[in-house]
Amino acid sequence: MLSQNFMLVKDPLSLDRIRSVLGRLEDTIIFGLIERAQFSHNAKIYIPGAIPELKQRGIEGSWLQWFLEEIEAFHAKARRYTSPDEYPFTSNLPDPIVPSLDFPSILYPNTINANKSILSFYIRSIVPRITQKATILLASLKRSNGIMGDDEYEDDGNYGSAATIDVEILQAISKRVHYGKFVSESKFRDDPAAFIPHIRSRNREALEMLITKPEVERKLLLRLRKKAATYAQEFTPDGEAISNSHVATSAKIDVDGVVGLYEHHIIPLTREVEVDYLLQRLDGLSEVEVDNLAQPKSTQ
Ligand SMILES: O=C(O)C(=O)C[C@]1(C(=O)O)C=C[C@@H](O)C=C1
Repeated sequence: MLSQNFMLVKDPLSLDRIRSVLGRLEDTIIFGLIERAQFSHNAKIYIPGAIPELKQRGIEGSWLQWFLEEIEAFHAKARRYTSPDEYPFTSNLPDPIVPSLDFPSILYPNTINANKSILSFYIRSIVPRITQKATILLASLKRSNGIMGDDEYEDDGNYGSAATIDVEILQAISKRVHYGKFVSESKFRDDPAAFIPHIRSRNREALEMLITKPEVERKLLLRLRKKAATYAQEFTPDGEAISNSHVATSAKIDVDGVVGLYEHHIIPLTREVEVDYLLQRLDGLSEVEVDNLAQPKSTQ
């Protein structure tokens, strides 16, 4: 949890600080994906009712859903979701057993939670892609042992390990995407007058243009590719990295898959959160309060 940061840092809305948190979360996400890529797809764990033992106990959701509910219930008791950068995937969570920490209120009150979209693209696009290699490996092992049956190739039975890592990756992606709220608040406070007319006219495209920084995205994707290729390397017992020419075959993770996850899912969803947040940024303020906010900085 990053909660401490909010209590200790001098300027929690500095864009550099926020971007450095996003940079650290890249590492968490890449390492999580490397862990998950060891196991097969195990599609059953994402399908409600596919694990008979769960159904017998009256649990209707998928294995992953069950993991999320149990893990989040425990974390809620330890006040995880009282932190402004933590968003649960499940609802009806228990109250914390300890009082909430005294977080400074940085964000404007809002109801944005993008976890449904995160869960959906993670299950539909990310897991099948990053587990392809493990699936092929399992297929060849099964074939060499004379065990055939196409459907079994994608299932190694490691449901607990796979779901444990899935939860960790989902939480990291969720934190990353919801950090868009801090980015948005920072950009808004820097120049409210630029945003207010478009918030008032509910102009999503104009708001998206204002928050989008193509150069930041371009550099991020380059950095991510380098990080993923580096962390994906195998090392010899002597500590020598196996040469780059072999990375494609020996890599622990599909580097293009990691870049694609950011390019097609994480960054666009972060932008969406930023815009959604801005659209709620004036809710509850009077006309006079908004007009005051909209005054160009020099005249305030
Ligand atoms: O760093 C920013 O300014 C952000 O808004 C975050 C982010 C991202 O998701 O990494 C999203 C949109 C911008 O175009 C650039 C980067």
